[in-house]
Amino acid sequence: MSALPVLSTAAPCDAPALARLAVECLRLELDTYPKPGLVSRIDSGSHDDMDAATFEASAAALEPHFAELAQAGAQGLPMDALRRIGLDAEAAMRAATGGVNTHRGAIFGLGLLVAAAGALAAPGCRLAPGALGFHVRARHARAILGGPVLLHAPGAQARRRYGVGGAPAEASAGFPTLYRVGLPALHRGRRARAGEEAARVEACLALIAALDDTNLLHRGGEAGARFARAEAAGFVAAGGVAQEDWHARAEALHRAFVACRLSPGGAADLLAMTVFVDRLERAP
Ligand SMILES: CC(C)(COP(=O)(O)OP(=O)(O)OC[C@H]1O[C@@H](n2cnc3c(N)ncnc32)[C@H](O[C@H]2O[C@H](COP(=O)(O)OP(=O)(O)OP(=O)(O)O)[C@@H](O)[C@H]2O)[C@@H]1O)[C@@H](O)C(=O)NCCC(=O)NCCS
Ligand SMILES: Nc1ncnc2[nH]cnc12
Repeated sequence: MSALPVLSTAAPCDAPALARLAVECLRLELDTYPKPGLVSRIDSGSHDDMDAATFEASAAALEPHFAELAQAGAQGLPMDALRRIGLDAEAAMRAATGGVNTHRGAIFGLGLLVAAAGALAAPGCRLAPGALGFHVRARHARAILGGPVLLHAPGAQARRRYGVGGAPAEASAGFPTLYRVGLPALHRGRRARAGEEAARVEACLALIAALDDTNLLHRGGEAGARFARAEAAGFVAAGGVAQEDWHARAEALHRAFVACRLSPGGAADLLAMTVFVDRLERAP
């Protein structure tokens, strides 16, 4: 008699379940506090045009579009088809928020990961470490980099002005910042035994320190982005959430970012994506 395979913790694999997981990850990002300059359930950070309710409305509106992306991934559809679904999702986001850009970066990056999960996930099994990012790079890198550029979008302008790759570069390379920085920081944060929210704070700060975030560049220029990255790196280097007073230190950083109107929206998106990948892949 042949041995049955040992199944690890059940991971979702059908399109509706993957979409629910994606939305749960957006909500967990919103739940996380303190995240410097970013919107949470506690306050609106550096933003006066959106709050937690705006993000809730946006996340809920995205669920059917994530399901469509998972289905498209399962059918092996190309980037053109994913882009059309992504643009519909952006329209749904704007309708739900009265025109505010809450999740455009997450629709793009998390959307690509949801499509990859639709293609790869199998009942009851976690994926191999790195599988989702590898799939996005292998299947879509060329189309992502060759895709249309929205000339007047603040992110696109920041990418041109400061010569950084932004969201398309991160996705086409298979999410290196997520895998090399976000996931290890989430696992390190868990080892500090301060709870799951603290682990997400550790991941968020590590991502801010590492990412060329076009939102920081757009709002704060090179000096603002440099300040944000150095402050976040200082928090991590000092021990992150393993420090006894980590919460007070992270709150002080939050206030400093708000005073300069800095908002690392790209790192916030990557935090949600990190949690998504952590749920679906085995730890390395
Ligand atoms: C491919 C696009 C998504 C590229 O868009 P864009 O040309 O704008 O380029 P980027 O800035 O590089 O990326 C867009 C958003 O991605 C987030 N982001 C920023 N840096 C990075 C990074 N290094 N890596 C990954 N992701 C990154 C970020 O999104 C978050 O911030 C937004 C909120 O910011 P906020 O400051 O409040 O608001 P703004 O409206 O920008 O202005 P102000 O209020 O300050 O005045 C929010 O979206 C967060 O999610 C970047 O903004 C796109 O062009 C595209 O093609 N989309 C089509 C859909 C598609 O192809 N989908 C594929 C399948 S799903
Ligand atoms: N919580 C948040 N605050 C501000 N911008 C964001 N973009 C994605 N999540 C965000």
